[in-house]
Amino acid sequence: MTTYDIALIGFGGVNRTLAELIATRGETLHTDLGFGLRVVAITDLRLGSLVQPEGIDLSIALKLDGGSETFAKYGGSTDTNNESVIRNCTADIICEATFTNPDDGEPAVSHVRWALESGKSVCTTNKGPVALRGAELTALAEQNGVHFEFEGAVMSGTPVIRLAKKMFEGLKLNGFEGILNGTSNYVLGRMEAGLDLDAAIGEAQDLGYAEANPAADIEGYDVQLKVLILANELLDAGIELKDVQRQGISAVTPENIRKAASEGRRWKLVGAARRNPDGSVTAGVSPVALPLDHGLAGVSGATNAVSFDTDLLGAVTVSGPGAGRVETAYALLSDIIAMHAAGTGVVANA
Ligand SMILES: NC(=O)C1=CN([C@@H]2O[C@H](COP(=O)(O)OP(=O)(O)OC[C@H]3O[C@@H](n4cnc5c(N)ncnc54)[C@H](O)[C@@H]3O)[C@@H](O)[C@H]2O)C=CC1
Ligand SMILES: N[C@@H](CC=O)C(=O)O
Repeated sequence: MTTYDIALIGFGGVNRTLAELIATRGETLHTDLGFGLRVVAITDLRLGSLVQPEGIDLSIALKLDGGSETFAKYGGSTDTNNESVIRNCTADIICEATFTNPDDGEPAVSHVRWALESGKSVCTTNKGPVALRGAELTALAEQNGVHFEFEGAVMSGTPVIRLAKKMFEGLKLNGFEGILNGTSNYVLGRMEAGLDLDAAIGEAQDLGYAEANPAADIEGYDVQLKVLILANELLDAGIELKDVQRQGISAVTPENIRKAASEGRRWKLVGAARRNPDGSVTAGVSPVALPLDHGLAGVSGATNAVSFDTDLLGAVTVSGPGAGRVETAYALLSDIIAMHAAGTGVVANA
């Protein structure tokens, strides 16, 4: 039986849910996918680190919820020891799901780099490393003969990046526009239903949609990173964060929302990029009061959608969950499935 040993860096909503999936569906995964998964290391700011090459008992790890107990009680450490754990543990694959840092991507960029340098494949849902250091880290993975996969960085588990790369071959992409943040879309919907901004954000936090600092969602930083990822990965734009104009939804008032509704419009936070006639790419994120018959106006809750403008097919739209613990844990699983299918670069235990 092929078993991939994995390390979970960050043990919050997403990686904890991946551990739950492994704990509850391990056998099915093996039957359905042809490989098993075994967690051999976990690190988290609140819990410290635990490394057990023979496999961690996930029922114990999942009981730790950030209270006073740490991994030290189970033979681990109160420190994360991230560099040492990532470089030296026996994992084949590092699942990076720590906080997204929209400024410089750290420390997640270093986590990914340490893993790739030490010959381990990486899957991540963290937007920082992908948006801000994507090209460099992809090259490092290639140099080391391992994988760097990041489907969950855009639209959580909904396939977008791999789907477009694999299925749009032969098409020319002129641009895209989409709703790329579950939290802000959920919040706008709840404000339309009469909630105030803070109460709506609180609900999005409880549902596991929001970033650790929800200002990243509300002020458009999260969509800025996602637009940058899609523009560089799919349009080959070669742009940087400063090239993506950013405006969030914090200035959209209940009065704006009521007025838009009375005019047959609905506020949405729209991220977009477009190729110009000279080949350059213009990209940005801003709130827009869309007419109700616009394709994105009916996208509600934490659902996201992105519409690609192609030369031969016209608009091709992908829609699905844009946030959520289970949905995003699935993204990591889909990355591991892609690595397994590609074959090279992940050396599993027999
Ligand atoms: N929750 C969602 O719907 C989605 C989340 N993401 C991204 O996935 C990542 C994880 O998201 P969640 O699990 O929801 O976040 P979370 O806030 O629930 O968990 C993050 C965990 O990482 C830990 N952590 C932070 N810095 C660390 C460090 N240096 N070393 C070790 N542990 C560290 C924290 O203690 C926390 O437990 C974030 O980057 C987020 O932007 C991406 C798509 C969707
Ligand atoms: N906070 C993000 C999570 C996914 O990237 C969102 O709400 O979309």
